[in-house]
Amino acid sequence: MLELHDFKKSYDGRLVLQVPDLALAEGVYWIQGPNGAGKSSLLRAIAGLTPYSGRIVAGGIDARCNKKAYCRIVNWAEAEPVYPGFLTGRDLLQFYLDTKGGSAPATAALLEAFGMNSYLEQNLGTWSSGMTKKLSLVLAFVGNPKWILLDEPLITLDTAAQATCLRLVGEYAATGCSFLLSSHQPLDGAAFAFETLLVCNQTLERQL
Ligand SMILES: Nc1ncnc2c1ncn2[C@@H]1O[C@H](COP(=O)(O)OP(=O)(O)OP(=O)(O)O)[C@@H](O)[C@H]1O
Repeated sequence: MLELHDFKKSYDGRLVLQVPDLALAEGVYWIQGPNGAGKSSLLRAIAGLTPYSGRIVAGGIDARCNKKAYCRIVNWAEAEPVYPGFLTGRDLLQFYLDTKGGSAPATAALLEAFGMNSYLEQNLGTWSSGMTKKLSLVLAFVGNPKWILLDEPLITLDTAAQATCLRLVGEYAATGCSFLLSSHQPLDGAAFAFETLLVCNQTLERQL
């Protein structure tokens, strides 16, 4: 379960999004809304990366009270990832494995799925935007997450990688992992059931 209680996200006193009360059961959720509606801000808040008011609880763990445990079960990939160019992909992956845990075979399968082994040892400063995006997705799947937040997961990916991403979401969802996806692109080819959440008038609504 992912719960938001009296959630508000503001910048410089300007309210962007509020969610009075929301409880999301295990599943896949597609957050939709126009540019600037607050989707990324919401995901960043749930990921614990930006301040907010109210309470967020995932898997019974309060995001503020037990941040370390919370961050072990909530993973996140941003829309346009930027990483230190002097690190290799392997360096960053190892850091995530050290902090998030996770099995070597599962990680190897993710790298294989996105076809990343040939350039993992290169400095990230030399990677294309699509290569970097694939790494951000691999990092979001690393460990033992209960919730994976993917902000615009399909942008900059080639069609094969888009299909891989959607396949992985379906496979992980089938094992009990839940997802919040924000995407302006249709989830064409998705072989998993999902519920739509709509950001409208500065609130998040279930679309019935
Ligand atoms: N760091 C920030 N400082 C001030 N305002 C911000 C900041 N980040 C986002 N905003 C504002 O918050 C609002 C929501 O932005 P956000 O990026 O969350 O929208 P979004 O729904 O993800 O948009 P898009 O679909 O274009 O990616 C926008 O008005 C934006 O200008």
